[in-house]
Amino acid sequence: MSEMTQTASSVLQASASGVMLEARELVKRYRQRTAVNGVSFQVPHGEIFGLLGPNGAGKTTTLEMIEGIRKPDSGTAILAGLDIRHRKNAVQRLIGVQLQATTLFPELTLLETLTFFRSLYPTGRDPRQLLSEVHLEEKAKARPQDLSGGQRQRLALALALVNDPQILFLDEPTASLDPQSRRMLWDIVLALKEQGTTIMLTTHFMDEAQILCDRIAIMDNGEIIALDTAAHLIDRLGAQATIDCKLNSHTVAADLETLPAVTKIRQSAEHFVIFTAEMQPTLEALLQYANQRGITLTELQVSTPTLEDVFLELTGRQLRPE
Ligand SMILES: Nc1ncnc2c1ncn2[C@@H]1O[C@H](COP(=O)(O)OP(=O)(O)OP(=O)(O)O)[C@@H](O)[C@H]1O
Repeated sequence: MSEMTQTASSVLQASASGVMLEARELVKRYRQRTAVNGVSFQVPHGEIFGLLGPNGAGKTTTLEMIEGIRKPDSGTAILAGLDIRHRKNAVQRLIGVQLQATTLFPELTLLETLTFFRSLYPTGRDPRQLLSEVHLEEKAKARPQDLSGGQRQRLALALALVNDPQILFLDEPTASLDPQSRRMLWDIVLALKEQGTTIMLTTHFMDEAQILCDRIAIMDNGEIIALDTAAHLIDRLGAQATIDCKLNSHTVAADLETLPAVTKIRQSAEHFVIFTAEMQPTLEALLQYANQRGITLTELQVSTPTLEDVFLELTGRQLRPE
């Protein structure tokens, strides 16, 4: 069997078995520091899988070991059934990598740039079609250095797609982008998922992880400390919502504890944070309680827990220090 045929059959088997990517006990040390400490997970075909964690957690190092850019001290990664240690070239034809800072040829237009990178692979996507998918068709004749930050990120994404990859890797895809550019990039990523691409990304934005990822591995100090869907990770907190309120008269925390579905009360002066397993009955009872006693709620804020709360609960620290 030729190498091409072997690779194709391995991809077919991986798709059929459902697992497109597997990290097995990956370890990477830099001098005394263990940057990645025994990371394992599996990503099924067609999933968007996210590594979420603070700066220095080991996300990029993990990603680069899986991509074959960095050699693990121990452990390995299997992509579409191929072990990166033995089949690095075959793996690299199957994957697309969006780099954080892509240095390009300043004299080539966008279309020429994509056409050049496309020519490095035996098969791949049509450069014009790619430009249109990343909403850069009007910039076909522009040069990379004339693009905005968001447009550059989208060009980097198009470049990662030239070889029509089975698995796409995005490292902090929306770092330093404005909200509109971030949303545009999210839509493109979700469209790629619709087309069946398996995607692995790193981020330290919890909203990004929550919106894009089917499952999220939370990383801290080189280890995965939780792995699940965003909804399940949040469910584990046991609280569905918090009601943050300020009351204009003396209220006893013990009274608020008797409201339905309340799990915990935190108090500072006249401010109360009520943790509840079911927001609506608690809120209704709180308003009734205030009404009956002639108490005015001078401030009221209801929020549902986020991945930030999950990280805080797991580590005692904020995901993104203020
Ligand atoms: N080439 C290197 N030499 C020495 N230490 C390194 C090297 N690359 C990364 N590290 C260290 O390994 C740890 C993990 O870094 P890594 O870049 O993987 O984290 P990260 O979660 O991707 O963070 P960020 O969000 O800042 O990119 C950090 O402490 C970092 O300083």
